[in-house]
Amino acid sequence: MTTENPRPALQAVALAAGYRRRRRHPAVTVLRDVHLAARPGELIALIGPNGAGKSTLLRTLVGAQPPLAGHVLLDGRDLTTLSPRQRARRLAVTLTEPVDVGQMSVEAVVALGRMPYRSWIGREKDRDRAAVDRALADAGVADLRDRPLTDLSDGERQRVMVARALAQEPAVLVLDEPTAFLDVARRIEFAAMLTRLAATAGAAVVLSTHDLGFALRRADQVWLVGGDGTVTAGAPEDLAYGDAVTRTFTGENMSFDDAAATIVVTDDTGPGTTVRVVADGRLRQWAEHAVRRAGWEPTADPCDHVLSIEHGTPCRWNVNGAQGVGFDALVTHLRGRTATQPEDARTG
Ligand SMILES: Nc1ncnc2c1ncn2[C@@H]1O[C@H](COP(=O)(O)OP(=O)(O)OP(=O)(O)O)[C@@H](O)[C@H]1O
Repeated sequence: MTTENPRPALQAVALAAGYRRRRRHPAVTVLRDVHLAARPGELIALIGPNGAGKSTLLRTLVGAQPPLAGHVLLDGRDLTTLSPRQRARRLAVTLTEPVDVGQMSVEAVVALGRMPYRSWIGREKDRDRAAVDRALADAGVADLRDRPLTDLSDGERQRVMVARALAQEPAVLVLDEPTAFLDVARRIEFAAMLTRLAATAGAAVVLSTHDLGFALRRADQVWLVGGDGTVTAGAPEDLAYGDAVTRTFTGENMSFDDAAATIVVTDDTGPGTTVRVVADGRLRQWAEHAVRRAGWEPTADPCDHVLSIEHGTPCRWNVNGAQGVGFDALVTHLRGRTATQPEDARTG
């Protein structure tokens, strides 16, 4: 993120977003009085529960649907006053709607991103070719360049659509759930690529995601759509440390785990039995995971129940004298024990 406070590349001013109905039916307002600013170099994650209005907001910010009230400003100019070509030179978008490109190759689809820069005869220049090559490489789809888009997996197609947006070399890049179909490794690569893009090209990148951990760890700003028509903007730490994230995402049997920066399911049977876990490093971490899954509470302090566990695949464990092999057996064993019967556990 840039240290000075440059003019926002994209801005929402007193924006209301929603859907106009036919005559005599009132409009459906999904979001109201929204004030947001995306500055050059910022990576912004838009998060919120299903149906809260993330797509509605993104569609309104990119001009795919008109605001019900207020304004969207691109480089300080009202979006509605810009021609499609002017917009496309500054703003690139991938929405979730499928794009029908027939049998076009990946390279040809990505090259569509250069259209806003082409002359009326549409001749490709060296700069266009270089931008397409860079976009293919950055989105990790260079090896797919000759394949027809229709033959690709969902995750591959998603990356190609991102490559098309990158080829536009936009000042503002807006992506609706760009990681929805990506596996873990691709998500990490993708996050690194977007961070690089924001930092080196100075683009403002706005993306919606259901990956709370990604949003809180990677974004410079989080825009939190609350499900009550509001959007709260702030640093990830402000929203997580305050109660905004907890209020929006947690409910019965769910809580926000500060250390893991994610929502966790909590046991609804009350505080579990405590067991002292004797193990090191990763083994300890996964032993604690199994203990929690069984509805118990791991501790490092002395207590009635002691789980000692030895390295190995599968691992060997001992709970108060009861022995077994593997985490599956451990969880089954712990689920059959109770806090009030340590003797019983000993004979287990
Ligand atoms: N074309 C439409 N006409 C009327 N209401 C709509 C329309 N499209 C969406 N909505 C409503 O607007 C609200 C917000 O939907 P939106 O798709 O923006 O949510 P979202 O946060 O993107 O959800 P998800 O996480 O499930 O993708 C929902 O109540 C939805 O039913």
